[in-house]
Amino acid sequence: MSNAKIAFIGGGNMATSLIAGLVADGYAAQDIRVSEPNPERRNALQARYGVHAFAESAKALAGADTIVLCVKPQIARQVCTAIAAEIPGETPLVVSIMAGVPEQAIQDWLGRPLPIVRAMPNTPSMVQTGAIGLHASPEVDAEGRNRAETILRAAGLVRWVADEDKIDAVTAISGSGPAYFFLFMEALEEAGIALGLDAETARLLTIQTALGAAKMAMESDAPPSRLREQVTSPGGTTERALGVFADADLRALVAGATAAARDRAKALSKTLSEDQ
Ligand SMILES: NC(=O)C1=CN([C@@H]2O[C@H](COP(=O)(O)OP(=O)(O)OC[C@H]3O[C@@H](n4cnc5c(N)ncnc54)[C@H](OP(=O)(O)O)[C@@H]3O)[C@@H](O)[C@H]2O)C=CC1
Ligand SMILES: O=C(O)[C@@H]1CCC=N1
Repeated sequence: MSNAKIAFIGGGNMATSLIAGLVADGYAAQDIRVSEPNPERRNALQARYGVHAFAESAKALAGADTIVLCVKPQIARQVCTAIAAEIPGETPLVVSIMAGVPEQAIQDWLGRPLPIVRAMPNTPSMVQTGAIGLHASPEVDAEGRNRAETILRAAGLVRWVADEDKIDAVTAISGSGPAYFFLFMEALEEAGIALGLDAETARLLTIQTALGAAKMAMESDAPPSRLREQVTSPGGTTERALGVFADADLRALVAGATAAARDRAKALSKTLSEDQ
């Protein structure tokens, strides 16, 4: 595996997920450094994964050829301007997982047009089953794309988008997407209890059904519509339930909800790049 020296700026939930995946994939822990102000998180990262964690960003950045920005978007400008002078080499690759922070803003704050890969992961990255959208700024070469892919693939499935604004669509579908499925699971579980199942049975049947449906959709050549039809006997129970969803125009609801998420992502990007 590549021996790129990676510096993570921010060692919170998402960074920990990426580091866990990289180390599990055999990436050398000594090639991973983390800058993280919280001493408990630093100790946990060192003890659990064998990576080096520092309070000072300069120590994490020393010798790094790949920098992964994993702090909250609200402090993106402050952190980028603070580390700008500490970034080593001429053109290290910068990977940003910060939601809604445009590539141009990161380049401006870092003070030079560094190659930037913008990533939109989701929380299942914490169990290495993430869905991650990536976009590369024009400065990123093929080797940089490979390097970014190696890091993000450790957290799950990776898809590139050609235009940066499509990251807002990725945010609406897979970034926020786990919350949609969790909401549906909550509703199904509650419905199971209302129909007389005990809470634990309703919970386990719901989760296993979600997992089974996702596994079938992933492993089958048939589209979800065909898999849905296989469950739906003419005149049977599923048909009745799907009829209720159709009457409520579930598809229009999903289209409206995801458009609202996409619009919010766009607005947040504007705010984050202009107002800080
Ligand atoms: N959660 C999600 O679904 C998704 C999140 N993201 C993005 O991932 C990024 C990280 O999110 P997440 O891991 O959940 O957040 P966390 O709050 O868990 O992690 C951020 C970490 O950065 C630390 N930190 C604060 N200031 C600095 C600094 N100056 N230098 C280095 N580290 C610092 C924080 O420490 P302290 O807490 O002490 O301040 C914290 O440990 C965000 O930008 C978010 O937009 C992207 C896609 C999906
Ligand atoms: O809700 C949010 O704004 C972030 C972006 C994607 C997931 N969580």
